[in-house]
Amino acid sequence: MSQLLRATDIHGVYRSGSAELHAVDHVSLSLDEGEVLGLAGESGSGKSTLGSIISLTARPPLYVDNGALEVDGKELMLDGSQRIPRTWRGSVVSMLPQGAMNSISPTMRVRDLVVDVVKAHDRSAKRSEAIDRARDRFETLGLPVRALDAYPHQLSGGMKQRTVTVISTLLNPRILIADEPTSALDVTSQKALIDMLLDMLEKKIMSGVIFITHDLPVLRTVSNRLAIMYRGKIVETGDTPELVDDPQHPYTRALLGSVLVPEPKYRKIRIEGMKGFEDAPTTGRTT
Ligand SMILES: Nc1ncnc2c1ncn2[C@@H]1O[C@H](COP(=O)(O)OP(=O)(O)OP(=O)(O)O)[C@@H](O)[C@H]1O
Repeated sequence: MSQLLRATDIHGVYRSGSAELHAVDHVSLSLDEGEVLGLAGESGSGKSTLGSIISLTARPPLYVDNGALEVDGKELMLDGSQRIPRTWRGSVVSMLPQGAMNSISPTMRVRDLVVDVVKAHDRSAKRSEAIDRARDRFETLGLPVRALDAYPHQLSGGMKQRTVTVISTLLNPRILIADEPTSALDVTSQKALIDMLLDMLEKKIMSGVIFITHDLPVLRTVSNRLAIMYRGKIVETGDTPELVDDPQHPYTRALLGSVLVPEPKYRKIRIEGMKGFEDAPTTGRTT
């Protein structure tokens, strides 16, 4: 696999008056073409801050003191010495922020949000073109096109999250950074979102994903590689199965050890398949 992203020596500090918090402390990471990199660590370890720096959405009080990104061989310094080209945000790197599905305006239909997102990157884009692009994308991914006419409250939580994910990738970014995209979802919706992300990667809607979560079982399913963050630093990276089976850093061991597993007597219990409607015995009850 060829390298898609190289982030080097990123240092991000929250500053307020004389107080400073070094939330991302000289971190480097890479992402290969077609890869899902899981970024894990406990709450407050700096995952979202790193995600916002790499997606070029860092705002005061967060300041990037140092760091560089290289995407497709093009380098961008993040320390303020270089202006961020308009084309990078959203079309090279796109961020799906934590809680995005709850921050959509309740009075906007999904299609109006689509138009806003496309126009924010291309003011000359026509409304009809933006909606057509979204309609094509929904069809390609097997999502119901009627969701475009809905208001956010008319969509289920899972559908809302899939919708914001599709909207945040309408510009075909090279890299998607998804911050806790599955945290507020039930397991069925989590699976649907993960399947959709993998389908999007296969269809090359984006070329790589950084998947941020503290949910290790989810990362085990979705990521090829893991990077473990602790107090602003990446303490260990590795291929997901190897890292999960044989963690080297004490913090990784502690993090993996903190995942709740069922007690031995429940571990082997499997729910038996339910009979289909046709073969189910009739109860004689009518509903
Ligand atoms: N706007 C802010 N101002 C000051 N400090 C902040 C701000 N946002 C985050 N921090 C601090 O930066 C550190 C890293 O936070 P960050 O949100 O990046 O961690 P995280 O690993 O993503 O955690 P979570 O999973 O809870 O979102 C924490 O100590 C947090 O309190």
